[in-house]
Amino acid sequence: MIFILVLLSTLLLIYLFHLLYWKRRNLPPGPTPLPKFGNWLSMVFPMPGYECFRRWTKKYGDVYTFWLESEPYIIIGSYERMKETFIRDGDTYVNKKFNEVIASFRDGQYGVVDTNGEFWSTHRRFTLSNFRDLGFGKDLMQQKILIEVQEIIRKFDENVGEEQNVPKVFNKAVANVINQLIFGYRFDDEKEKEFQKLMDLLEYQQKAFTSWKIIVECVVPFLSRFMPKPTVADLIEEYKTSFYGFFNRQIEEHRLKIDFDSEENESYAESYLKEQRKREADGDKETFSTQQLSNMCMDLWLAGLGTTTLTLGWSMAYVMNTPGVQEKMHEELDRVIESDRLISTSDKNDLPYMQAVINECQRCANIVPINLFHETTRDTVIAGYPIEKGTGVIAQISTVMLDETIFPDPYKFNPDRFIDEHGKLKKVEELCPFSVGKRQCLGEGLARMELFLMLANFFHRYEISPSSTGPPSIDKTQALGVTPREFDAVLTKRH
Ligand code: HEM
Repeated sequence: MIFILVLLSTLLLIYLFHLLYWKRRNLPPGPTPLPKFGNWLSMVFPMPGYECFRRWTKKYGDVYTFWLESEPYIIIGSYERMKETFIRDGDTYVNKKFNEVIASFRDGQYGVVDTNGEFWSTHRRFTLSNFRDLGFGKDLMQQKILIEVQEIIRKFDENVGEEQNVPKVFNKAVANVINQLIFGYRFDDEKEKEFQKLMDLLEYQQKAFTSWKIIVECVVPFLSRFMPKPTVADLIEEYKTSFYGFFNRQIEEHRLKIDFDSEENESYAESYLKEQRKREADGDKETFSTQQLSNMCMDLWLAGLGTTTLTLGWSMAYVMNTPGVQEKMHEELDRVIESDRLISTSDKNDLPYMQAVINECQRCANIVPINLFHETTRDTVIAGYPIEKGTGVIAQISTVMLDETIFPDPYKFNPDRFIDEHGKLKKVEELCPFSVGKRQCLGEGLARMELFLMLANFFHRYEISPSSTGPPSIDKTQALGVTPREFDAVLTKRH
């Protein structure tokens, strides 16, 4: 009996020695990891995790180790350090960490968000150059977005003076922009059913995958055997079938309609399918496969819709919760625009306060509490610590955007922090919602254009006031975190 006790105590000591000292001995210091969980529980208490990273940056400096289960991640917690690593030494930080669950969902390594090397760079380059041809950052893209702006106005005008669901209208507008780009059409009245099906799928996925049961199952997988259905595996299978089903149908419809001899392309899918045919004729059947196209569509659709609508929703919420901001925006818009005409990107430089409001909305919305997981492509040194090839590393942009040395009183929504003493827009490089380095957001140009055109035209046309239940909550410390708030508001026409 004593022998067993001594043996168990020794094993426990060896385990703790390994967990608390041995595996951490060469890494930058950081918070003590819990067995199995690592440090991620700190992100949940309180949500959405901003505070634990800010606390650790103050305690350990701008480079420290954060453990996710039993995997170490080096956190880069200041903009200066991001410049030194992700920007100046971009190639070392370009790769994404392999994720088994995602790979099993995709049936391999596909898409642009989760791939690496030549395959990733070919598809990133192809997508960006194709988006440019389709008008990205140019007048053509602006025209497409302005069609959606007019549609937003038409929808809102129907219910002026009454309580109405504001985020829902913006959501459809953003979905139309991204679907135009990928498949070349918008969801008009005829396509309403198709749009609704997609939205139901996204909503279901968001609710299902953020439930406590599923989070616990992901962290401690064996518990799924004792839990009620559906399990994580069931959910993934169901989601996979419906989502890929949508994209595959679209792709096959496109394939039948395309004029493969024409040089003109109306959508990303069309130019991809042409490139696929060209490469196949040259004997390359792998790089531009149909499965890759399906995954590219999913990446662009999901990355392009959720982020932008979330930012728009938070923008409304912050403005409604901060007295005086709307009045200042209205004063500038009336002075500069002078009529009820549509605002375009050529007005941007004359609207510094509007731009400052958008900057502050992105900073406060801070929609990525923990950034995507990268890994080092070679052995390197960060802040004097030797870091092996393949180590996880995260450019922690949410901490940078809440850095009180750059943004005093960081939780206060204050657009004036982006205005200089001459009333001009101040450039602050620490405002980095689209991240930094070689993996910086691929849709940044599109998102910036959408945010400006949609918000400037919205606030020019309307005054927004809370519904009878009050403005949407901007408290992210509760269960909802940064996830979208559903809210009604009352719009009053200004022109
Ligand atoms: C307000 C809107 C948006 C925000 C705040 C945002 C933010 C981000 C962030 C933080 C990343 C991670 C970068 C990293 O790995 O360090 C990212 C990547 C990405 N974003 Fe966005 N994004 C937005 C809109 C869009 C749009 C409209 C699109 C699509 C057209 C898009 C497509 C992507 C893609 C494909 C990636 C992965 C790029 C790669 O790994 O090479 N995003 N975005």
